Amino acid sequence: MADLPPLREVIARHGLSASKALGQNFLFDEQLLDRIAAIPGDLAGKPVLEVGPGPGGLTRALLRAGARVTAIEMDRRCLPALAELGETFPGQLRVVGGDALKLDHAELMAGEPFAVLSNLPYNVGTALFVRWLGGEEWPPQWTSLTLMFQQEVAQRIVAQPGGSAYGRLAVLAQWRSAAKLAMKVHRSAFTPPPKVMSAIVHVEPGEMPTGVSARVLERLTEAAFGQRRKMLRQSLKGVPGAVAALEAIGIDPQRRAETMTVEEFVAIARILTQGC
Ligand SMILES: C[S@@+](CC[C@H](N)C(=O)[O-])C[C@H]1O[C@@H](n2cnc3c(N)ncnc32)[C@H](O)[C@@H]1O
Repeated sequence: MADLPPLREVIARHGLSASKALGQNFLFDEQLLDRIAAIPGDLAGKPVLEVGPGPGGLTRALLRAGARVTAIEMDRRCLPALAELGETFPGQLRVVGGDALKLDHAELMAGEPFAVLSNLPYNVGTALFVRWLGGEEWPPQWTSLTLMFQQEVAQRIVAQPGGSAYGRLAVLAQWRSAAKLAMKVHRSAFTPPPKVMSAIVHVEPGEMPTGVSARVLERLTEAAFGQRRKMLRQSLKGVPGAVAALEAIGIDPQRRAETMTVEEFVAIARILTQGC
């Protein structure tokens, strides 16, 4: 096993004080980082995309697990520390300096299937999550997503119908994927500690339901949850054919969006897709 300097020492030596503007909260507990890297299963020899490695805490855990890591980091101050880490694991780490929101991940991974692991600021993490789970192409090139979120967002992703946490994110994450809450992470595990608790969500792609357009389902859930307190017959008024589709499959139009199962949304989207 490679002998690595403690992360705190790496940070001090490279002058990597956490930047608030870049949403930097670092993890130093190597045992915790090894447990996070183990969530997707055996990564030995497998390609992994890590977004936002910072000084490389999770990166070193992934490298220890034998993964072949491509890491995208937009804070150029972190690049020398990451390059140093790469020297300890020859041929296993490629560092890309840049904004993950602006890069084509499939192209970066040269067409190979890859696992994604990431601990990102809330806004960037959610934007990438929506991008990875959206789109008509399925199965995706990624084989799993293992992502840190603030706990409240993680709960929205795995939420079941019937509560206020259930909404567009849950439908997006569950209609053709399996999403689970893999680990809660206490705020004190981070330096500096964020105000809220965090949790890691693990998502694996599943079967694409036949005859359903992702874009149509997206439009439907946007309308339904955009006015979530209203009855569906009201909130879906702006989606042509949606209220008729509800009635065609025996769904009471007086119900509200948060009572609808993912399967019910998919069934309506299937009818609307046929009408496109
Ligand atoms: C919360 S820190 C986590 C650092 C490290 N992974 C850890 O767990 O200790 C998030 C990292 O993502 C980087 N980052 C933020 N936005 C990014 C973006 N759009 N593209 C790439 N990296 C980004 C930040 O510079 C920072 O290093």
